[in-house]
Amino acid sequence: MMAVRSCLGVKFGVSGLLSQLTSSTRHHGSRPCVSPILTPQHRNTSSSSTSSKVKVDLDQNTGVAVMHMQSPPVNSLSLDFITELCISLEKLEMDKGCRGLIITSSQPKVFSAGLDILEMYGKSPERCGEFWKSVQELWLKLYSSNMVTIAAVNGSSPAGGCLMALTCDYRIMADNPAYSIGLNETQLGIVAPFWFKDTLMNTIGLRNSEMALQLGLLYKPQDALKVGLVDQVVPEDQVLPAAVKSVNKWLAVPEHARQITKSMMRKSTIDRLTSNREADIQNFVSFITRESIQKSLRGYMELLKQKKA
Ligand SMILES: CCCCC/C=C\C/C=C\C=C\CC(=O)SCCNC(=O)CCNC(=O)[C@H](O)C(C)(C)COP(=O)(O)OP(=O)(O)OC[C@H]1O[C@@H](n2cnc3c(N)ncnc32)[C@H](O)[C@@H]1OP(=O)(O)O
Repeated sequence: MMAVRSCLGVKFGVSGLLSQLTSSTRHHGSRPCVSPILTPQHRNTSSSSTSSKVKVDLDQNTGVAVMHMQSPPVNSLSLDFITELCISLEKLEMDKGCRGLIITSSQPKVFSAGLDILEMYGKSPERCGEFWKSVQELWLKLYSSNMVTIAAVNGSSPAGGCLMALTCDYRIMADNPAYSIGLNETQLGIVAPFWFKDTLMNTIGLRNSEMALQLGLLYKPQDALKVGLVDQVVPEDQVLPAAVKSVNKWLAVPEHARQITKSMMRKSTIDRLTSNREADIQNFVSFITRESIQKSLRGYMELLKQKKA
């Protein structure tokens, strides 16, 4: 996408604005607009692509893709899964026919369990570094996406799962009190890095973030709604239809204006990570490989197992 500064440097007079507006009815940013008049060959055009952990259904009529996360049992973000997500996102971002993306889960009761704890436990520093680089990559791809992104949160979404939802433009969560969402890292004895914190703060503000992060709060859907962590709570079977409705509302806005605005709102947060990626990886590796942190992770995994027994 064109850099924000150069975009903002363009001065729109009335005629400039008008031409921007008329061109927006033809083109949405660099993507062609989908004609509202459907010709026979345009009807019911959809494509589906599936890798082992990610299924994408793209409706070429509407330009909306639904990305189903299907990494059993709980969509925990392993290096392999993250790599597949990044590849799918890259393809959609390049696809001029795709303007909106809904992310949801195919796993029952869970949107995503966050980062795969097994990727952070008992692994070499090199492997931890590779893993963290992929986490950064996923965040960057999602947070800077030109597409309208909607998280259809149809299950629990702790830590990295919550972060994924937070990168989207809009979050809709299933109204089921058995589900929760939040950045609960401190509960595992680990620390959410600055860009997790920034993403949360950009969404729910400083005071709410202070409490949410220090206490490692996991919010029930109605509480998440109150604090602004999610934007809408709907009956479980309405999550996807509500996401489709929302994405269409967002897509009705002239695309280049929306994209520039999104970029302007997120640029400083994105720049902060892009200019510190290597240091952030080193920080993560030295933090996560500490004996005390490894011990906390081991204890947490045991707790998860005990919960089942
Ligand atoms: C100052 C310097 C700072 C530098 C920065 C440093 C560090 C930052 C580091 C890390 C940041 C990490 C962010 C994260 O995302 S950590 C992951 C946090 N995730 C969780 O806490 C979620 C844990 N899981 C759950 O709460 C439940 O599983 C869940 C509610 C998601 C689902 O419950 P359900 O009852 O349906 O399923 P379970 O029986 O609990 O789980 C099934 C199965 O899956 C395993 N599992 C669950 N979550 C994870 C996970 N995140 N990773 C790996 N494996 C997971 C669980 O153990 C069960 O396994 P099994 O018993 O069937 O073998």
